[in-house]
Amino acid sequence: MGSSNNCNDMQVPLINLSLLQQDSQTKSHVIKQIHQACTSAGIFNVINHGLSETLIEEVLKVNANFFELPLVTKEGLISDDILKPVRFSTNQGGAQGIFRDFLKLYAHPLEEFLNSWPNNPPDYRDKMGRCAVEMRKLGIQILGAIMESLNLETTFLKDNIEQGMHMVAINSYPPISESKNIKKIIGAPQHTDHSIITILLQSSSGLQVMDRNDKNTWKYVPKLKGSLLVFVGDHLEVLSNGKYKSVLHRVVYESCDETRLSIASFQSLGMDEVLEPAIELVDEEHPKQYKGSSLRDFLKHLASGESKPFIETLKISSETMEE
Ligand SMILES: O=C(O)CCC(=O)C(=O)O
Ligand SMILES: [Fe+2]
Repeated sequence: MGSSNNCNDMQVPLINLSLLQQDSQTKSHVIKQIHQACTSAGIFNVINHGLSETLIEEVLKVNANFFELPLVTKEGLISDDILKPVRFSTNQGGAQGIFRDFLKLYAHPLEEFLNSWPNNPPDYRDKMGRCAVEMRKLGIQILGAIMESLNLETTFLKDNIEQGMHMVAINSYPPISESKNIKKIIGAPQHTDHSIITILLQSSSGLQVMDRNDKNTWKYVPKLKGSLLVFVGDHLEVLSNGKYKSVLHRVVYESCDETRLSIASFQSLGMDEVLEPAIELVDEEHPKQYKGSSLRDFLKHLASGESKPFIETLKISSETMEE
């Protein structure tokens, strides 16, 4: 997956997280890089992120094993209720031409949810549980750096984030052979994530983001071995009062010979906690641009089938501001 004649690769900034532990000058340089990455691309790669190669390999393997299980063993997890803490879905073409299986898991507090996660393969909970814990820890660390990059305290909303929601989505995109003659295969339709940030592990390239610095063209995000991707989500756009914009992305491919897996970790506040633009970032020159909203508001929006992107429903129009 990932090669296409009419879609170039995105230049994705690379952040070395271990430098955040060094002297203050080195640290502030990294914070500037994060600021730059969030304002321009809205996405960056991180290395030295704390997830070991072994854990990454194990978690990809156990998820590959899960998705390879016959449908009857996974069917019980299928649900249209997006508030379900464990939800499996399978799309093999159909009316919308989407090819993707996914498993969505609530992951914090882990003890509360782990028992409802799949236990086939038998080591699923152990491997995926360890991965979720590491991804959450990483998300909290990166959010501290992002707050600093917005000139907020590193601890801004830290307690709320630590007590907030953490969801993990594992996506599996089936191989589609060229002989099937399907021109454009949609794995994930274009969207922005509702989260504050999303951390993504991809087993191979296939993700595309809209490059707003190059005439809004779609670009592939190459897989950089050992690295993880960080996306600006809708709730960071709101929190930053529009300084950072959530990044539009999708998975679209022409053909491929092996299953592609991705694991996305979504960091949010509590289900009913309303997130507003930080008052520190609102002044006469930068009036409040977004209404407050909670994760539940987003989920309700999603369930309603409304085609308008969630973030658009939050924008305070300039006419309203002049009133
Ligand atoms: O599979 C991918 O690379 C992206 C998945 C994604 O965007 C999501 O789960 O929100
Ligand atoms: Fe996404």
